Amino acid sequence: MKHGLFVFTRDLRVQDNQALAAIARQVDRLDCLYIADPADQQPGRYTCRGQGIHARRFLQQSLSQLQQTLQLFGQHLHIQEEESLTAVCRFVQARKINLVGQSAPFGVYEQALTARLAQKLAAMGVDFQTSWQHTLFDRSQLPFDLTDLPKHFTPFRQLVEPLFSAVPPVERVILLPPPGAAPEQKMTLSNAGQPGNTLAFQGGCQAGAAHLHTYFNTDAPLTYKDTRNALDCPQSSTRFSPWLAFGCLSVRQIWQRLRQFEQDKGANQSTYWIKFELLWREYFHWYLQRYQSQVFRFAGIHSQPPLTSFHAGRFAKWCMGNTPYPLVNAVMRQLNQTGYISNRARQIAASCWLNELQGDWRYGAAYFQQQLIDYDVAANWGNWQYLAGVGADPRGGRWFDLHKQRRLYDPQGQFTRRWGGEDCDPQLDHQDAADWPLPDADANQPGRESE
Ligand SMILES: Cc1cc2nc3c(=O)[nH]c(=O)nc-3n(C[C@H](O)[C@H](O)[C@H](O)COP(=O)(O)OP(=O)(O)OC[C@H]3O[C@@H](n4cnc5c(N)ncnc54)[C@H](O)[C@@H]3O)c2cc1C
Repeated sequence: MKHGLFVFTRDLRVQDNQALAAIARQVDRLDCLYIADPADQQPGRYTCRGQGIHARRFLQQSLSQLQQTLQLFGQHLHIQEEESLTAVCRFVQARKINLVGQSAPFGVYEQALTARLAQKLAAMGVDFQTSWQHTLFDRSQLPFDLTDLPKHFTPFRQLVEPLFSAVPPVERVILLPPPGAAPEQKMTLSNAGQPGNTLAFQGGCQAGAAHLHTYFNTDAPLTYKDTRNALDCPQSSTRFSPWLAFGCLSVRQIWQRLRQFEQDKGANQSTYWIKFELLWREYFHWYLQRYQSQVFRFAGIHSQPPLTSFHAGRFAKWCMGNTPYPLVNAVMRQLNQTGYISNRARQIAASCWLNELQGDWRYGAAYFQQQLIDYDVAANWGNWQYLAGVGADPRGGRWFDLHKQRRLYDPQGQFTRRWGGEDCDPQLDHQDAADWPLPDADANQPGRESE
């Protein structure tokens, strides 16, 4: 009797979960586990907390929908809040597991952790298998070696576009082996806030599938290219990113549904542009695999770091949405309140931090990492590098003229008003007596004698 364990990570779905299907095919009994490692809640090098509240709630909802979905297959989801390696090894030992499987991770830290897990399991005599499934294409399909990944997006796109019809089909899971013992108790995550919350997105594979269905049952995909830059309109872009980030939806499920839409309603520039944007995601995922920890370096993939620095006061103002730039304030307040901002809003806020506020791009990226509901290590750090001029941008960085952006995307000021962006400090930097003592004022302090 072969007893398997599948460890869910950023693949919180059953359908089109090839890593799950691969393990399920090989075992007689299967346990399913999710580990919420407290390390994810710890502050990072540039942040004062780990995963933000929006992403945490989305995760909690995703786990509860995964639990429900697994039950339909006669399965359970065990959830443990513990250091990952210890949790897996204890589970394996306690239940006499022979084979452990999980998705191959795409994050650098997660890859190092998985390598350590592989070593530990090997020492315990337990088989361990991973399957890569975060991208449209498999690595073997790429028409170049990863070390030759084009340095810019356009040549990458031109090389992979001929492969559009070769995107592997979605894997349908119909059966899962029976489970081992049921979880001792139903677990909910700590620090996930109240269940009835004001999230703009509902986490989970069922909610993701419903959104996929709803989006492609409207005509919104036919106008995507014209509407995608809107700052605050739910139908203006696909809004798949939170479900993609947690793996509640696979990118191939979206691709397949989009192709179906094109067959039914016709392809146009807008439906092509959704593919174009999914290729940006694809590019940054392979970019992370190619450049690994360089994606977090100040100089990025280049040799010269930018001429920016860290200004504590400016950073605090930017994070809180209290800069002299009302549009940026509105964006940052929307980010803080909802965890989601549009692509255009991300570019505007990032450009302000980099150019007007002259900030170190890594702090901006880390703040987005903390706040975004759809945080994806490859897309976030890749885009920040791009804008900061230390990544894949052939033009060496981007500056978005804030007046022009406001004229183009918020001409009536509705978005800015909605998020309270006008309510701000008109002055960027302040000096007070602590920084710049005033001799006269000091002289008048009681208890001080003049020389
Ligand atoms: C500074 C900055 C940080 C970002 N951080 C993230 C992040 O952490 N997670 C994330 O998913 N996206 C990130 N993006 C990319 C993009 O802004 C979001 O994917 C998009 O706004 C999500 O909304 P949507 O699903 O409606 O996108 P749509 O416009 O509908 O696009 C469809 C899908 O294509 C992909 N996509 C679109 N634009 C990009 C892009 N520029 N780079 C990579 N993939 C893209 C996403 O998977 C998205 O869901 C970032 C962009 C910038 C400029």
